[in-house]
Amino acid sequence: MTRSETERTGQSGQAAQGDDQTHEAVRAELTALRDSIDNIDAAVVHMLAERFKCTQRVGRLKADHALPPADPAREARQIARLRELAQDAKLDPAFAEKLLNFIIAEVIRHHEQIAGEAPTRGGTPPD
Ligand SMILES: O=C(O)C(=O)C[C@]1(C(=O)O)C=C[C@@H](O)C=C1
Repeated sequence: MTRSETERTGQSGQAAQGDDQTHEAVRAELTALRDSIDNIDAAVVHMLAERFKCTQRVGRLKADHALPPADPAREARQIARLRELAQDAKLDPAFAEKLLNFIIAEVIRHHEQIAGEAPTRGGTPPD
């Protein structure tokens, strides 16, 4: 540390070196945590993609058999189950409910879109 640096920071060379090491350790921990966050985000995207593959098939099935896009009773059961899982996992149940509702709203939008398309072979023909 130069004399002017010592004057500017008010620290001795030893203290400044200690700070450098702290900063390095903090940076390393931040990087490690961000690596894990990136892995988790990737897993979430893959899991959501799989879920939407299933719900697209459900949407096709419902449209082909003239079933309504939404099933509020099923949703109520899913929300109750997810809230319990969230509580056990120490995740805010209100957040879990909001997230599920957000996903389901998108699924219902897809179902409605599919219902507006032509039926697949073997489905219920239009009137
Ligand atoms: O289980 C169904 O019937 C679905 O259409 C799937 C799903 C979901 O995304 O979980 C979506 C809409 C319904 O209201 C309920 C559940």
